[in-house]
Amino acid sequence: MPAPKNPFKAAIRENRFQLGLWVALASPYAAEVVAGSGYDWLLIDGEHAPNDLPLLAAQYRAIAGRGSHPIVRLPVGDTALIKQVLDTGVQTLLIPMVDTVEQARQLVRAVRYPPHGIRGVGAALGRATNFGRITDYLQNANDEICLILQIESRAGLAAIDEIAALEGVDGLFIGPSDLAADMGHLGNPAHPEVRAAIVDGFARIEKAGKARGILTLDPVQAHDYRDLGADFLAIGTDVTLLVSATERLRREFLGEAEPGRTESGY
Ligand SMILES: O=C(O)C(=O)C[C@H](O)[C@@H](O)CO
Repeated sequence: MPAPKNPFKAAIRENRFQLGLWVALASPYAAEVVAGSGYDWLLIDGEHAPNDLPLLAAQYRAIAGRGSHPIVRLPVGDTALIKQVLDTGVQTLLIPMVDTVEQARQLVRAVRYPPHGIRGVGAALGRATNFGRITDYLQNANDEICLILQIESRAGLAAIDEIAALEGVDGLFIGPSDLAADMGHLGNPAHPEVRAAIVDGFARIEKAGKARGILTLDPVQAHDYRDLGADFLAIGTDVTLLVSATERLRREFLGEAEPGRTESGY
């Protein structure tokens, strides 16, 4: 049996919308709780949550096979880290802060075995091959890897056509928070200039025939992004849901008014 089919990669290739949620509690137990909530994909955040490789792998195992496709975001697009995480069985990666086509080209090489890339061969040891029991994993591993790159700066937007055109890049995710910061609107991803940049970015990604991804914590913005053509859209995070639900429960029991919380620009 070769490398398992990647359902998320198939779905975005077939233009089937995928609804997702951010998982940042850095807990395999919490990840397993969320895995039953019916999302098409769950993003295990190795960039902004206190996750190391073993913890990322444990959350991946907690989610895999329970209906949601686990996607891992690494803290950085590091070739060695990519090698390690793919050996754990992860098949879909989100890589942050991609600003140039050279960076993107190197990331494509990092997720592929030779001759098409430089991924080190440790298949005999890794969970990806069921510890060597899947003897023909190498034959189709490249085909089932889904590589999503984050465009979240003015430099990334300037290079988006070249990056999106690269064979081996399956989708581009626009990071509104970091893009807003780079555009001079720190904490305000809803700024009209940021939205205009997202609209333009989505159009260029679509023109290249690749999938468009984004995240928002704002329900109105979520529908706006979907209307703008988001192919894979995250509409919340486990952390912010836990904060809001626990605070709301206490207020409601005590009959306290909803505070006038200014929307976080995250
Ligand atoms: O820039 C962004 O927005 C993202 O990449 C998503 C954030 O990193 C995520 O942590 C939510 O704030």
